[in-house]
Amino acid sequence: MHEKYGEVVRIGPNTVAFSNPEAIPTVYTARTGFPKSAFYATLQAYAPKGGNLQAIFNTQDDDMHKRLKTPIAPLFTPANVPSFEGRVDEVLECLREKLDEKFIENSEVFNLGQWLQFFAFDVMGTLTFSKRYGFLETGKDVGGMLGTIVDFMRSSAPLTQIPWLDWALRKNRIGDAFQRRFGVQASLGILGFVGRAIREKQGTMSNGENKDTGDKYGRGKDFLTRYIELQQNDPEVPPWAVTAWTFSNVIAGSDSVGSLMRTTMFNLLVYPHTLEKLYDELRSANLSHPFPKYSEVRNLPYLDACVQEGIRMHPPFALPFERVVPKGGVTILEHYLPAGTAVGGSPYVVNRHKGMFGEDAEFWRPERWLEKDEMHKKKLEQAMLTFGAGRRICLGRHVGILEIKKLIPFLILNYDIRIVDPEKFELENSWFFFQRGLYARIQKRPKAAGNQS
Ligand code: HEM
Repeated sequence: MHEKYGEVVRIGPNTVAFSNPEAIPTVYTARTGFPKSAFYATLQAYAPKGGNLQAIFNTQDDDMHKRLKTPIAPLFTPANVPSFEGRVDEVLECLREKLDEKFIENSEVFNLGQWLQFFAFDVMGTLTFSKRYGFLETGKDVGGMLGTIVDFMRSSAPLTQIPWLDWALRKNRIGDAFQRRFGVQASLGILGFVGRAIREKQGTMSNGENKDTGDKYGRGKDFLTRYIELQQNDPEVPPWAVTAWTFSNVIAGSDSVGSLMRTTMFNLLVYPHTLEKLYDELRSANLSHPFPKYSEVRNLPYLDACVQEGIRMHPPFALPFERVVPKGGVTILEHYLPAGTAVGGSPYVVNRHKGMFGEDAEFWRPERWLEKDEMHKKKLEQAMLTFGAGRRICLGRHVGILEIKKLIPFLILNYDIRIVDPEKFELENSWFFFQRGLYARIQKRPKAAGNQS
């Protein structure tokens, strides 16, 4: 639509999308006053007693956002994120065991994409609850949780465009009773899971059995322990905040990370010269074996370029991130929009803006991140919308990047991976940008030289 009608396109009765990253600072401001639209209310879970469950990600209310975000923001800073590294290693160990056990000997073709998703979910389970969900152990969607999240996103996607219909169907007692009766409200399954995990943890914490002191294994405390402690130590924080925070981890922080891992692996595999270049960089960096440390890989230039390019190419959330134009209206890209208009950019579109990213913006080319100076790289980073922008930018992005920068070097250094049929890789954008069918074969590489950890 943007190719046909220009950089600002009216895509609904009251909704406008933009394609040029120049509009980002105007729409996604650092201050309050440009709130999220009703799009986000459709992503809130509903309970007949409490009404809509506001989470940091989907609340439209600036004050509520501040109340929810301020207490936990320090957990997500770049300085604090490495405290979660030990837990990621724990899950990498499990992935290694399963890959070696199942797929090496007979060169079996397997769904690497699905295993990356299992990995991302088991990492978030471990970071949040100190427990893997068991996806890697079983090689299956245990308890149907992955399917439930897919259903949640897929059923929400059309409703994000018609918020009143969401209200009529799901956000009232009658609609809710119907959904419960027929088991079609996917968010309930996730809420149920989160509720059980919280009760379990509160139980072990109150009778002194919670072993998650965070130091015995050299690992930081899990998120849930930290959330409960924060809530207990601050009377201003409502008790339901723990559920809201935990729900955000599960919904916002698992599939999204898995999706970026898949994008990066897929493109490395279909552009083998970039894979070779990355392999060379990793080999000459003398990394710890078998799990490189975050401090060793965090600033490797080509790895970083590949991760940024993955973030650019396939944003896991891919509809315009809608905001409501405040009183007085606003002008973006020379178009005046009156107050009350919903306006947003889709990261898929904005991240491919040729003026910003180059004529070959449709293609995978990590080199674009390295060809000019640091300032230019920063400018490109700020021109992407994958994590959103401004005051509502993704809180967990440093956690996600840590996971990705741990996983990719581990896979590439330890395995020779071949994609089987790139044509089988399929995409479906239902608000969440799903991928299916990354089939591969792997072999173990001869043991890489490096530091044994
Ligand atoms: C690495 C992959 C990830 C991607 C691509 C991603 C993407 C996003 C996007 C697009 C937004 C909101 C933008 C908007 O609506 O304007 C967001 C917000 C958020 N994300 Fe992430 N996310 C990722 C990982 C995570 C992780 C690992 C966590 C938690 C552990 C997390 C927690 C959150 C939270 C709490 C918010 C709400 C922030 C706010 O409104 O202030 N995300 N994320």
